[in-house]
Amino acid sequence: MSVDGRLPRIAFIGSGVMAEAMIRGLLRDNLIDPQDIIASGPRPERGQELRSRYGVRATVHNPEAAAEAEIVVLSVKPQVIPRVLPELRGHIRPQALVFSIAAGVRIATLREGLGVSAIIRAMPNTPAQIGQGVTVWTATEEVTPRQREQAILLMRAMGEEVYVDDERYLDMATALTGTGPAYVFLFMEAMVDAGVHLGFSRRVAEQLVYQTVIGSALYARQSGLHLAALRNQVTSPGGTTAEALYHLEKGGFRTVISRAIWAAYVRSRQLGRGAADEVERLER
Ligand SMILES: NC(=O)C1=CN([C@@H]2O[C@H](COP(=O)(O)OP(=O)(O)OC[C@H]3O[C@@H](n4cnc5c(N)ncnc54)[C@H](OP(=O)(O)O)[C@@H]3O)[C@@H](O)[C@H]2O)C=CC1
Ligand SMILES: O=C(O)[C@@H]1CCC=N1
Repeated sequence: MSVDGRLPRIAFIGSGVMAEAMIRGLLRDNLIDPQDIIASGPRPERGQELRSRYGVRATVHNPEAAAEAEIVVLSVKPQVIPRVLPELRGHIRPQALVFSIAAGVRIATLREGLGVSAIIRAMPNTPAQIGQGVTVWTATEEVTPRQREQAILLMRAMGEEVYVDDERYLDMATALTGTGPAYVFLFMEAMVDAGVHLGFSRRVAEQLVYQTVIGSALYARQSGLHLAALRNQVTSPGGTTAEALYHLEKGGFRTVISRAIWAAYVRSRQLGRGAADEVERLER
């Protein structure tokens, strides 16, 4: 942190959805001067968009952006990582922190490809857009206490942060929380459609479903009760809930969710292996 408790210069390598969520959070929490944020990406028009929206600096030259920063955020797609690493190698400052949010991409791959060792691998999620996300993260031994504090500030600007001491949890988090909002949105969409099927207007169905989901999540967290106990509270003998739950279970609801999350976990590991193999191939 700088002397006034704000963050040092940050470069975003890849300036898409997640980079923008972080930028918005950092500026909302007044953690950094916009001119200390450098957004890098291949399309100048995207840079211009971020420049005019947030007052940040923008470039199409990844190495230039990285060379100026104390924190280098890797926010490109995992498939792009193998191309970006050789470009950045030698341009990251020796005392800088690398903060990667790329799904699946392992710390060993980043260490090998960049030749640096102060690395945080993190998995945020899109509710970060409104500061309501959750980020699971781990750090290499070389990350200093000061860099950890800086990273925590960066992550808290997106919502909650949960530290894990083993990188294996990052692929699990990718499946559960990184990807999680998509499951919830699909579930909500299905509920809204069902509401329309029943006869509600879409607008009213959306209002009812949003508040049901928000209220249920807040109640579950605040009550501290087991989810099964909460479900039982809703389920009157011979009533409507029992009828609906019977059909959900018969349709394999839990198994489908479990299989989907397991498949996302396997995919995260595949992406990691793919990136590692590609980095090795490019180095040969
Ligand atoms: N979306 C999500 O819910 C989450 C995503 N992640 C991870 O975050 C990372 C970014 O995802 P997200 O923001 O959704 O993706 P986006 O596609 O929105 O952002 C990626 C950005 O990288 C840019 N880019 C492409 N090639 C390069 C390059 N060679 N150098 C610099 N920038 C480049 C793209 O530019 P252009 O558009 O011009 O191609 C794009 O703006 C991914 O690794 C993903 O796994 C992590 C948690 C949640
Ligand atoms: O779909 C993906 O690969 C990214 C990672 C987590 C959420 N979105």
